[in-house]
Amino acid sequence: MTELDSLPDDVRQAVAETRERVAALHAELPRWGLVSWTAGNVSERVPGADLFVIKPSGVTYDALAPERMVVCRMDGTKVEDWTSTGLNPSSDTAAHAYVYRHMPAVGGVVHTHSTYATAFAARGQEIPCVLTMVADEFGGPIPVGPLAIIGDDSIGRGIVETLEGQRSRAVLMAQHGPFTIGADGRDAVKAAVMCEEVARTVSIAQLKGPVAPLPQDMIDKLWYRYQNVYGQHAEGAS
Ligand SMILES: O=C(CO)[C@@H](O)[C@H](O)COP(=O)(O)O
Repeated sequence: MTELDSLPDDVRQAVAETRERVAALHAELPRWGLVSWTAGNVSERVPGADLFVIKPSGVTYDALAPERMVVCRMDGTKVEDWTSTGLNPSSDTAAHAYVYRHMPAVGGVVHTHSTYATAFAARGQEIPCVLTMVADEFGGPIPVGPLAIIGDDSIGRGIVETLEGQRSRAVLMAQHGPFTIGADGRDAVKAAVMCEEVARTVSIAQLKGPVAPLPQDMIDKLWYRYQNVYGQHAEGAS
């Protein structure tokens, strides 16, 4: 009997379903060109439990599977179970756990080293809101977070201090790379994809010099439309 086995049936079912989703979401990072080798990671809260599921550290993306996803408590410690025995959770687990403890509305966290967004992070330069797509997805510029070393709560604290109360779901941690948050893992992955997309476009645009930001009233209108009107809203229409 492992620790995970001792949990109620509904929690074990929720853990199994979250593992399936998180394993599938990891495939999106190489698919969209956001990571190289074993860089980056995705996590998602387990609905109805003070647990989250995260990638095992240093495992290549082609070797990731639901049963290899690591289950953690909100303090970042691993829940022992027979499927992920011997697999340590991501080296960013403390950061993900800190975000979950301090931002209750966040259901998913993603970290990548995607090239263009990481270049902005290297320079400590925010991605300015010069495109309608930046206004739609991030509601303003994508901010830079503090330089923080991996291994304790520093990165997580920097993410929360930068994003709390902000529209942006992405932060460029200085000289490290982007972290994104979302209502769930898929939402956080989308934010990572769109963060890299706008970073690339803005980088190219800025080759010819600075680009003027959109007027704030337009940013506000674009953000509202995209968050509340855009797309399909009928049940199951997505
Ligand atoms: O940024 C770093 C290392 O600096 C890490 O986030 C790696 O990018 C992925 O680490 P694991 O999730 O495989 O431990």
